[in-house]
Amino acid sequence: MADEILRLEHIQKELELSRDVRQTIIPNLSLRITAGEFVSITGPSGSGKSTLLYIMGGLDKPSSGRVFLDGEDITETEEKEMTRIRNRKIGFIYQFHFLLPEFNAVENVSMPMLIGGRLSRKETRERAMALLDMVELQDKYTNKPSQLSGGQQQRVAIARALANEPKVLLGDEPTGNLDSRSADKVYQLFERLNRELGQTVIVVTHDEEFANRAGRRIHLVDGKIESDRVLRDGVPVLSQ
Ligand SMILES: Nc1ncnc2c1ncn2[C@@H]1O[C@H](COP(=O)(O)OP(=O)(O)OP(=O)(O)O)[C@@H](O)[C@H]1O
Repeated sequence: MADEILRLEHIQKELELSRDVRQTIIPNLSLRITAGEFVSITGPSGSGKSTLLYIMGGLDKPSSGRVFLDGEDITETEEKEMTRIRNRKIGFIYQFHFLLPEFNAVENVSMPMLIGGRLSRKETRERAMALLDMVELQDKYTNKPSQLSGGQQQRVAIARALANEPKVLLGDEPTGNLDSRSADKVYQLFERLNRELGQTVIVVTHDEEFANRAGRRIHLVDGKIESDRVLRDGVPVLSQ
């Protein structure tokens, strides 16, 4: 399918807790995400949301099953190559921003572009500034993370995640550490990126309101999809 961006086929994830104790976190999960979707993933604590997101982003491997990203089977891709694919195709945003404290906003946003090595230093800097403009931090170019509020730090992290024009933006509780006003600004930013730029967004969240603002909500219980619904204005319009 031309516009399919992510496909998980019969994913199983087991953890070996000790030599003879194994825990199945995800028993058998299949899922398809189309380019341009805005998906929220919800579920009780420990239901496997982060594990699923990490498998989608190639940060974790399933015990069995297959993962396709942008048409490419990444199930057995070795870590060095996976790092390269991630840098190019995945933007990851965590609950804690993981900005580099000694670098300012422009330098932090520049980092994935410098690693990618496809733009000149001047182009990199210009693109970093444009991305900071887009997240409304045009007056904070030279601020270091400690000179930014929590919400501003997270917006720098989003600008950084967008640096290499990723196919998918993945967020693991990206507003979990923010007050409600800053969280709302971050939600609005995700919505705008999705609506105006067609950015595919997949976000794990505990926030009911945010979860229902997505176009599709997947609810996990014990590593299984309990419901997978298309939403319009927070209301399910059809079951998948
Ligand atoms: N490295 C690990 N070692 C042991 N158990 C783990 C490890 N990583 C995850 N788990 C277990 O796997 C299960 C799923 O964890 P996961 O973090 O994916 O859930 P979650 O739904 O994201 O939870 P939360 O909402 O609390 O972040 C949990 O029972 C967790 O305790």
